[in-house]
Amino acid sequence: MSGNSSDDEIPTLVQPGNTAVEQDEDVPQLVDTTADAPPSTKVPITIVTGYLGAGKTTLLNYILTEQHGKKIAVILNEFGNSIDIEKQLTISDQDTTEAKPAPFVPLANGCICCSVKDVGVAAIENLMEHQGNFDYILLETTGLADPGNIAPLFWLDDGLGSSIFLDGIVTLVDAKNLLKSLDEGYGDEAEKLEERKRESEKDDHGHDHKGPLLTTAHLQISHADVVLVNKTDLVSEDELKTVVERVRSINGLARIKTTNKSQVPQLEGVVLDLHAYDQVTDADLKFASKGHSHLDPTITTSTIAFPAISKHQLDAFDRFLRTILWEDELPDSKPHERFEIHRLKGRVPVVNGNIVLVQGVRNVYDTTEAKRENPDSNADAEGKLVLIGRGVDQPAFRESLLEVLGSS
Ligand SMILES: Nc1nc2c(ncn2[C@@H]2O[C@H](COP(=O)(O)OP(=O)(O)OP(=O)(O)O)[C@@H](O)[C@H]2O)c(=O)[nH]1
Ligand SMILES: [Zn+2]
Repeated sequence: MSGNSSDDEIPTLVQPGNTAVEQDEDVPQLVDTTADAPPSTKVPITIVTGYLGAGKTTLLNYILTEQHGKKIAVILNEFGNSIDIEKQLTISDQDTTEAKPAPFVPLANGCICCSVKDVGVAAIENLMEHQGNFDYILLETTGLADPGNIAPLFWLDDGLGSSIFLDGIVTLVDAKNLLKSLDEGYGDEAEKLEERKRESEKDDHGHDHKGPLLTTAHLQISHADVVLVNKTDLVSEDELKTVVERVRSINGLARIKTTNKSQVPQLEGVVLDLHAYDQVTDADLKFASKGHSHLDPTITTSTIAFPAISKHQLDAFDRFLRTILWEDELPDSKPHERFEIHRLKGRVPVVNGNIVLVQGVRNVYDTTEAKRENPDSNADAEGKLVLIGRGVDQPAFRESLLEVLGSS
């Protein structure tokens, strides 16, 4: 599915908990009628997120009017956050008939547009089934949506015979308001977050976990594969630079573009066809590892570099991933500050073997193996894990990983 990758990807582990099944790339593939449809028939979905008025709809309109030769289905999610879902529930108490999506609106260039209340894969597949073939799906979430909750829906079902695969998350931010949103939250979010924090502290074990504010703006940036810093016309060059640096300090993996009226001259590879969940390129990680800043007090990107691992360390490496992602702990209870991982990418060469590619969103992760171009050059082969989240910049991560690998 990755057209521009030189790596020959051999899937080994589809989901956490599954046993790894390695495919032999030399054996011609048997056609298994129960297996997934070939990747080429899967429709990519791009999630477009960003706060109210950041320019999401402007971007979708721009994409729809550009000459991309694609038949695009645009889906607007009306109720993507818990506050709205609560409202929705109280309404449906009186009206028990199932909420139906608004009909598709056909657009001049063969594209279609519709709005949904439920962003589940089944709901969207159902919609698509009734609307014929589309090459691409763009899903605009509500301004308060947390992409970390939406992404795994599409990403995981990809491996389960779904006709949709998650291509990437594009987050729009308003250059004029972003810094305020990060420091104070959207609207009255700061107040709500503080209140929630006070409540959760009550039932804690006497620890004080009062940290800097984690806003929706942080969540939308930390999960992004691309950040469009929009409304550049409303800020000075210096202000824009500050905003871009702040975004970069939060998410060292994302590609950042500045836009006016959400105009992205080159859509391919910037907004569309990112393959952000089925590739981990060396370039991605190299970029994230180029030093990092602490411009944002809440979320940072951190890179753990370590030597290539041996085949018998693979299980230990997986245990490390499981522990940090599923338990929010470091293996062997190494002392550490509390952390929370939003996004993870890794490339880990195996001595005399393949290269393990790791992708993670919150507590969901996936490892695949790709062939190494030069498996004999073990001397300078380095493993890299890039983490985005809260408290990920602790030396304890690397120490713990080396300890786990060493004891295997
Ligand atoms: N000055 C300026 N205005 C912009 C720019 N991009 C979009 N706008 C305007 O900002 C307003 C909001 O844009 P939308 O595209 O509707 O934003 P949205 O993110 O879809 O908003 P919601 O759907 O309400 O969450 C519109 O009036 C746009 O015309 C820009 O680059 N500069
Ligand atoms: Zn909109």
